[in-house]
Amino acid sequence: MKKYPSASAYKNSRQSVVTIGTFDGVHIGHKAILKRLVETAKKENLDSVVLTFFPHPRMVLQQNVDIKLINTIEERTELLENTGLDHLVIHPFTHAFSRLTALEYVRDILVNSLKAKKIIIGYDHRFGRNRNADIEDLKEFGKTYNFEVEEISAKEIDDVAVSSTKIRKALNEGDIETANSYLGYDFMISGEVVKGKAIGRTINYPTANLKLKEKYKLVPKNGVYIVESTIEGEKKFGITSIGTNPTVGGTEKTIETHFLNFNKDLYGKEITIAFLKYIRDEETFDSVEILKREIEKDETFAKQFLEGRG
Ligand SMILES: Cc1cc2nc3c(=O)[nH]c(=O)nc-3n(C[C@H](O)[C@H](O)[C@H](O)COP(=O)(O)O)c2cc1C
Ligand SMILES: Nc1ncnc2c1ncn2[C@@H]1O[C@H](COP(=O)(O)OP(=O)(O)O)[C@@H](O)[C@H]1O
Repeated sequence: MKKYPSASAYKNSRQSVVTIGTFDGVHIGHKAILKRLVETAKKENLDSVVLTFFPHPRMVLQQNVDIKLINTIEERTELLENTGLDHLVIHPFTHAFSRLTALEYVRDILVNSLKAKKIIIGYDHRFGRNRNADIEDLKEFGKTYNFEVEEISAKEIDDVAVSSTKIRKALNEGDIETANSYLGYDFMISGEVVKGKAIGRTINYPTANLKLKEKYKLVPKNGVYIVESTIEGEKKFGITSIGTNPTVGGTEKTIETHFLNFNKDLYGKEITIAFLKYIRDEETFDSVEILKREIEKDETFAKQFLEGRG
């Protein structure tokens, strides 16, 4: 897959089949469309192109709303690459871009830059300044500019019944199982292991504290989770606490993981944790002793869950 930082950076003499979207999560619904894109390209001897945008339109147009995304742009790129497409165009979504008229967008971006011969798009897709053009307008433009529009019907979309919004909601409620079933993979978070207050080791539960690279990355609801990670090539399981650690008088939100059957220094390492299951809410315990006993219970619960999974 080739990657381009804007539509104007795309250089290719071959004609293409294009699909357009923000694709946050690259969930099972997105994957069905991307599969169709890749298959159509093969069948019709075209190059497959995904046009996606970054930052997310809502990060630019509604700056007062603190939108969180399921994937960082790095994760989105990797997930899209795994679908086997030929070209990924990550176009900067700016105010100027949002002001392009439907005609300018279709002519300059889709036709002249991306050489679209075919566009595969959802029935409810809207585009151009104030999103005032729809799929019927796109079909009309197709007559002028000689491209075909393949519509993904409401039924096809409803049958999958998945959306990035539903996944964000599930994660905000700690409903990992629902989120993962919609995503088709385990929701994950990556970051560097940084120093905390060094209290963990004093209760025999050292925790690797993750520092997120991107502040727009969605973090699931505060609470305790079972996670999986790969550390130095080895699969490890852990129990992760997300929250402010009120029991030890914390105020800052942290994401910390105690890995089971593990005892090595992780400071400065980049790790990824994939969420498997929610255990419980974060609580304020009366003492660190009680907290320790509760973490022991979390550990027992996690081990039983993982054994049950085989
Ligand atoms: C599995 C697990 C569950 C936890 N649950 C809670 C909790 O319910 N309430 C709380 O205040 N802290 C909780 N903690 C966080 C501890 O307070 C924290 O790990 C400890 O303060 C160590 O912090 P440090 O990494 O800065 O040394 C939990 C930690 C783990 C590993
Ligand atoms: N089983 C383990 N799980 C997580 N971290 C571990 C484990 N064993 C050792 N460590 C190391 O201990 C560090 C955490 O110790 P901790 O006392 O909680 O200090 P801190 O407050 O700096 O996180 C981790 O960053 C890692 O380097």
